[in-house]
Parts: sequence; structure tokens; C-alpha cells
Amino acid sequence: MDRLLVLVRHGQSDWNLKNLFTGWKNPDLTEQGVAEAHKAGEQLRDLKLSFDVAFTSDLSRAQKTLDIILEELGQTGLETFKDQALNERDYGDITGMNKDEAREKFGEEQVHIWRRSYDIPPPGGESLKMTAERVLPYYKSEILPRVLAGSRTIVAAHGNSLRSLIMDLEDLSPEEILKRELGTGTPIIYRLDENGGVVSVQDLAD
Ligand SMILES: O=C(O)[C@@H](CO)OP(=O)(O)O
Repeated sequence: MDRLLVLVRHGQSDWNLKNLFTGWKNPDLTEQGVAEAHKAGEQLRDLKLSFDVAFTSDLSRAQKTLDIILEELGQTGLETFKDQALNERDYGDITGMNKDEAREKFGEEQVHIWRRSYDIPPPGGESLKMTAERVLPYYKSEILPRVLAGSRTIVAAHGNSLRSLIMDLEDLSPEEILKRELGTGTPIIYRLDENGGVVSVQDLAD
């Protein structure tokens, strides 16, 4: 049985381009982001992959990325579940702030801690651990059972919601996940065993 799980971070958003903390805000894809989503779809098509079910967040940059990928695969109208459990990590009070300006104001180290520590949240926002605490229950109750039943599954979501899932899938330590950066619009292809363990992983960025 093909237990296929493809994860893809949305293409570049307007706020990625402007270098702003984005979180739960809802900027659109840039032209480059749209192009990245088309490329992701083409890459999956070249690998002759297709899907039985899709999952995405409540945010349009991820939904549009998924739509474009499905269009490239000739699979528009595929059964799709949208849920805010897959949303980006909430950046709280620093949402909308420029990342360079935040470094000037709060210091390089503090901003790095807010962006990449495991369990220290930015003020009023979510840490990666808190993000995992909503992503993983949703993954385990809604996504994984479908993958294990043989439904080929694609998940279009966000840098940090996917990092929290990858940490669990690949059994990474908080130190290891800190260093893991996900490219915009770049699919990662997993094949799972009957218990949900990873048999193989192929990051199309490599
Ligand atoms: O701004 C954000 O919401 C995220 C993803 O773009 O940024 P970071 O890389 O700081 O986690």
C-alpha cells in the first residue's frame, strides 16, 4: 500500500517579501509565490504523483498554493479539509513588525529566540511547542488515519505548523528542529509504514 504524505509550505507571501512577522494574518501570495506553487505542482506531476485527499489551513496563502498545485495536477475539486489547526504559529504582539526592525529594537538574540526556540513564545503568541499542541492532535485524528488507510495525502500549510509536524515525524530534538528551514513552495514527500513511522523522505529542495 502507498502511504503517501506530501507536505508543502505555501509560496512566498506579500509579507514574506516585506520581511514582516506574519503568523495568523492573511496576506496573499506574491507573483513569485504563485510561480513557486506552479513549480511545486509541476514537480509533483513530473514524479507522477496524484492525491486522494488534501488538507490546508484557514489562511489563503496556503489554500491558494494548494489550489495551484491541484490545478497543475489536473485535480481541481479534490476533497479538501481546511482547518485553523494547521495555521501558522501565532506571532502575537510582534505580528506585522519588520523582522530587521524587531532585531534593532529587541536585539538579535531575543528575536532569534522568539523565531526559533522550541518553548519560548513571542509576547502574546505561540511557541513551536504550543503550535505542535494543536497541529499534532489534528494530524493524529484527521490526517494520519487517512494516510494509513491508503489515501494519498497532501498538506499545504506554513513554515512553523509544518516544522512542528516534521519534528514529530522525523523524531527530531528541539535543537535539531531549530535548524530546519522550509523553503516556500517546496514539497517534501514522505512514505510511511503501517504505524505512521517514516520509511522515506524526499525534500524536493535538495
Ligand atoms: O512570519 C512568519 O509567520 C513566519 C513564516 O514566514 O516567519 P518565521 O520564519 O520568523 O517563523
